[in-house]
This record gives sequence, structure tokens and C-alpha cells, in this order.
Amino acid sequence: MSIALRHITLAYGDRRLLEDVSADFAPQTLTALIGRNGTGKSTLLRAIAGLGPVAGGSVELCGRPLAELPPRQRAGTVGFVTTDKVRIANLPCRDVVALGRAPYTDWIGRMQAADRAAVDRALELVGMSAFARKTMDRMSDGECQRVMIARALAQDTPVILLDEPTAFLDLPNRYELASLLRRLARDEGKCILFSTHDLDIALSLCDAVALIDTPSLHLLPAGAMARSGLIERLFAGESARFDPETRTVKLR
Ligand SMILES: Nc1ncnc2c1ncn2[C@@H]1O[C@H](COP(=O)(O)OP(=O)(O)OP(=O)(O)O)[C@@H](O)[C@H]1O
Repeated sequence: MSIALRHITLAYGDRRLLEDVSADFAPQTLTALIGRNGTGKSTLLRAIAGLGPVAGGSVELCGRPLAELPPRQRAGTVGFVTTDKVRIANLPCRDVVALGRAPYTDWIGRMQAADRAAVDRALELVGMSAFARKTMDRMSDGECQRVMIARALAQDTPVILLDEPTAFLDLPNRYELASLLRRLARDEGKCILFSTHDLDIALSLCDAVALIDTPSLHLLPAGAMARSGLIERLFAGESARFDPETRTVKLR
């Protein structure tokens, strides 16, 4: 398995977000991580990336405990794309994407031919080759998001995590980005896990959906998730309700 959660508990102080959660995420799958605000989606992604603490249990990446992976191997196993808007003036896209090669370059970050080829291929995979020399302070949110995904692709990791990658995008760009992630999972064999509030994208474009229902996590194929009754529970008592027939959210 690309990602294996083994009885993990995530907590801030006394507040438990997840308790004794186990789940397996396979290669070549795109999984959406959904849940209400503040239920711990970012916290879980950060824990899987080794950027945040786990209160109990363990995370395994590609069969090895995350805690035992030295930093360089960790960086060669999991890539993380955050919601942070990266707008570095004067730094061309190509150089931003090249940062993804850090785990493979020497101590002064010198790029070899293979590194340059990986950067070119990453830009090509996200359809941003024409932007290689442009700087990100002159690009749209959708274009910047693609460049950050290219950076993660240049990192050449079997696992890619993204925290709300569609957050700043308009509707067509949301679908386009999710389709890109789906293609990368299928064609490049990546295990991609991303958090989102886009229920429709989660159910229509992803292979699987992981739903945080505090303190549990339910992981199901997208179709099974839509029929499971778990999403209705997510909206229980709210002004909106989920209709499993049409897979849409409607006002009560
Ligand atoms: N460093 C921290 N210390 C203490 N509490 C934190 C910390 N970071 C997050 N929290 C709290 O933990 C809970 C989960 O936060 P997290 O950001 O993981 O949720 P989320 O599901 O990603 O939320 P959203 O959908 O709003 O982005 C929230 O209640 C948040 O306030």
C-alpha cells in the first residue's frame, strides 16, 4: 500500500480529532478527503507527510514506517502541496518546479541532466511548459496551482498529498484540476490524496472518498460512499441535505 494508517490517533491537547483509525490507500488511486470544517483534514494530511505529530499509532508509506524514513527518503516518498499562495517575484516557474528536485541534487543543489528532464516533464504533465520562464506573481490562481503540482511531480514521489487544491479556483478550473489529478493517478501510478469541500468532484471524479466523521474515518469507493448514508449524516440538522440519487446537495 502507498499509505497505510495503523490505529492512528490525532489530537490537539485533550481534543481528539481521530481515534484508532486504520485505512489503506493504494497506488494509482485518487482519493478525496472530505469532512466538515475543523474536523482535521489538514491535520491528517500533515501527519501523513510527517509534518505534524501523531498522538498514537503509526503511518506507513510504501510499506515503511514514516517515523523510520530519513528526511531525504521521506522527501523521495511523499510530496505535499499546500493551500498557501506562493507568489515569488522574479523566480521563474521552472525554478519553482526545480525546487522539487532537492532530494536528488547534491549539497549545493546542482541540477544534472536527469533533474532538468524531470522538471521539463513535470511542467509538460500539468500543461504549463509555455509558462516555464514566467514568474508566478503574474499568473492566475489556477496556473499557480498547476505549477505547485508540477513541483510535487518533479519530486517524483509515489505519494502526493494536496490540501484543498481547488480552494481558490472557479468551477471549470476546479473540475479541470481534479481531472488532472485523476489522470496523474491513473497514468503515472501515483497515490493522490487531497482534501476538498467539493462533494460533487469527490463523488464524480475520484476513485475513493475518505470521510472524517469525528473521531472516525470512513474510506469507501466513491459510488459506495454516495450510497452509504454517511454523507447524509454529515449534513444532519443543517439547512442543506444530500440527495444520494442525484449526488447533489439541496436546501431543506
Ligand atoms: N496547531 C494547532 N493547535 C491546536 N489546535 C489546532 C492546531 N491546528 C489546528 N487546530 C484545530 O484542530 C482542528 C482541525 O483543524 P484542521 O485545520 O486540521 O481542520 P480541517 O478539517 O482541515 O478544517 P477546514 O475544512 O476548515 O480547512 C480545528 O478545530 C483547529 O482549530
